[in-house]
Amino acid sequence: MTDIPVTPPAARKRRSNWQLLMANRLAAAGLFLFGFIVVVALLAPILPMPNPDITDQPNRLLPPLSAGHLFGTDHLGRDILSRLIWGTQVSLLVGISATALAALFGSLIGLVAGYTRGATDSVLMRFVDMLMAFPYILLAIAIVAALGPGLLNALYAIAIVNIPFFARNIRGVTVSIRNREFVDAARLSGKSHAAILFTEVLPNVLPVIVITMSTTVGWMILETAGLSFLGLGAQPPTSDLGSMLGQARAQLFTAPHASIVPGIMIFILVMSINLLGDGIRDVLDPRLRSGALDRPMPVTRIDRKTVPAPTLSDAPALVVENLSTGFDTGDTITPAIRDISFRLGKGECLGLIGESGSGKSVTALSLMGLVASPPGVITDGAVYIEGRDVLSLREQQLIGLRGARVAYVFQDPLTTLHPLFVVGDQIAEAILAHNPVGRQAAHARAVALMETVGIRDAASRASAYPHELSGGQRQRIGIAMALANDPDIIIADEPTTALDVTVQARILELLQQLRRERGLALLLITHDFGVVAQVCDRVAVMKNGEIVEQGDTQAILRDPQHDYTRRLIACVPELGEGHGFLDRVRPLFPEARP
Ligand SMILES: Nc1ncnc2c1ncn2[C@@H]1O[C@H](COP(=O)(O)OP(=O)(O)OP(=O)(O)O)[C@@H](O)[C@H]1O
Repeated sequence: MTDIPVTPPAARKRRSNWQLLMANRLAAAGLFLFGFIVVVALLAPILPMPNPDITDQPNRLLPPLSAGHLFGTDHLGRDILSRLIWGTQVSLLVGISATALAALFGSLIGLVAGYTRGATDSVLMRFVDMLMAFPYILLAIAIVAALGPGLLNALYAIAIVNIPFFARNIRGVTVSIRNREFVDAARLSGKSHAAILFTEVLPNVLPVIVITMSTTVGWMILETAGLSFLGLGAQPPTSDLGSMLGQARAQLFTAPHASIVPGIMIFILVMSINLLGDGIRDVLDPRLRSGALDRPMPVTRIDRKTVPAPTLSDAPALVVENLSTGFDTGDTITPAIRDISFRLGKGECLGLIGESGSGKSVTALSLMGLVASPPGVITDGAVYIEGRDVLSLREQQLIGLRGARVAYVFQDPLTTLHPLFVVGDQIAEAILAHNPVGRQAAHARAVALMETVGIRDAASRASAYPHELSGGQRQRIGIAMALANDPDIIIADEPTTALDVTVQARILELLQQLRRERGLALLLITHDFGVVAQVCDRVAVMKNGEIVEQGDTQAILRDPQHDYTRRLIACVPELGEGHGFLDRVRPLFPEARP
């Protein structure tokens, strides 16, 4: 077995937000550039530069690199470098202030509308919709025209046209948070609405506000420059980057440097802010950070040090040897399962049992390369189906085996069934994925399968949506889909956990019956030894990602070798044996108080 750098979760190095931001090269470059621009702009009063407003007609339109004028002079002979630095200061000040104003008022509107809903929500959001109905630059021009040209009015105009952007984003997040349990708990504890809004909801919304600010500030600097370019923003003698560009427009062909210099500055400034903003968004959004929003690869990344030789063709239905899967955390691969080996014969049922987090699902998903990558990686081992190592197959071959030779039944069919399609069509689709038999034939087979799994009045229930069926019926649909292409192996991952005991018993009986009738090999994942005792010929006990004991179910029930197995068995309560159960369990948990 290959060594994987094992990092226990508790000891795993958690990188700070700053380290994560610096690890993103583009964001780091953006931060460096933006920081440099801000520092230079702030130092403008003490830098040894000519006064940006002093005109010098004899030296007008000097080219760059002229004596005393690194970037040349403009049409009034003013030093472009000096005006650039002072203008950048003004642009930054106006852009950042406008962003802060838009964030403050937009977030307040979004928070109040999303939290109160009802009439207040409607009034506020219709006002926001009205603002959004105008082309934003026309609205900004109209606002400045009404208030009068000037930098402060341009700032207000830019802030107002950007309020809807914040209001809509924040309202959406607030609506999704207002009904969460911790908000209900705060309500029950007697907190006022204002207190709930600012102490419970706002902290959860804050990252979204910061992300929205960081991604819009560059845009607002551009908008301010746009208004100044049109002569509606900075008024002489004050100038910002937009007004510099506007004043140099007349000499675009005779002295292009006068426009190019502020143009490049606007580009660098906005680019650096956008790069930094994207970096901040990535750091603050944990889903982006973990890669959870990335589209997973069709097959789990396989990075095995050794590729196993094929075994004999008369091998059992499924043989798993030394299978190890981990999750790529950036610095290292954290193992989730290690050295998993078991065999499953035709018509046999193997129970895979263990507590939550012991690695049962990762094992089941690894068999067909279904662990999401990133971050999942199969680091070692082999999965043989009738002697062939499926992890050595080409991607398309492995995908072809899914559903056809090996089918899955998952724990909660409500999350795996598509809510907008009727169940008959979903089973038919599973059939058509591997058998081009035509829609009608597929539908007829779907109804037959529904009958096989014991759904009464299957023909009419085929046109029901998943939410119109009971939990037990939905699980039967899940089993019917698994049977759609006559697989040899069914992997059932806690198929009865979401069901009550009577329905659980019926589903288990159905799986047993299908196993007997069709000679299916069944890998049953559960955390309940009672289920294993009822259904499985053999059992493998998992703990902390490893199989600690496996063998014949009866033998293990009679004489469990591992202490953990004994605890799992002791956890199965027997009807009417409450006292006996407690007496059996108590010695196994000496740390627990009686
Ligand atoms: N996408 C993931 N990223 C990182 N770690 C993961 C991911 N999915 C699972 N794990 C880790 O792998 C380990 C095994 O998880 P697994 O889902 O296989 O447990 P399980 O035994 O099936 O639990 P349960 O009975 O609750 O479903 C856990 O420590 C879990 O945190």
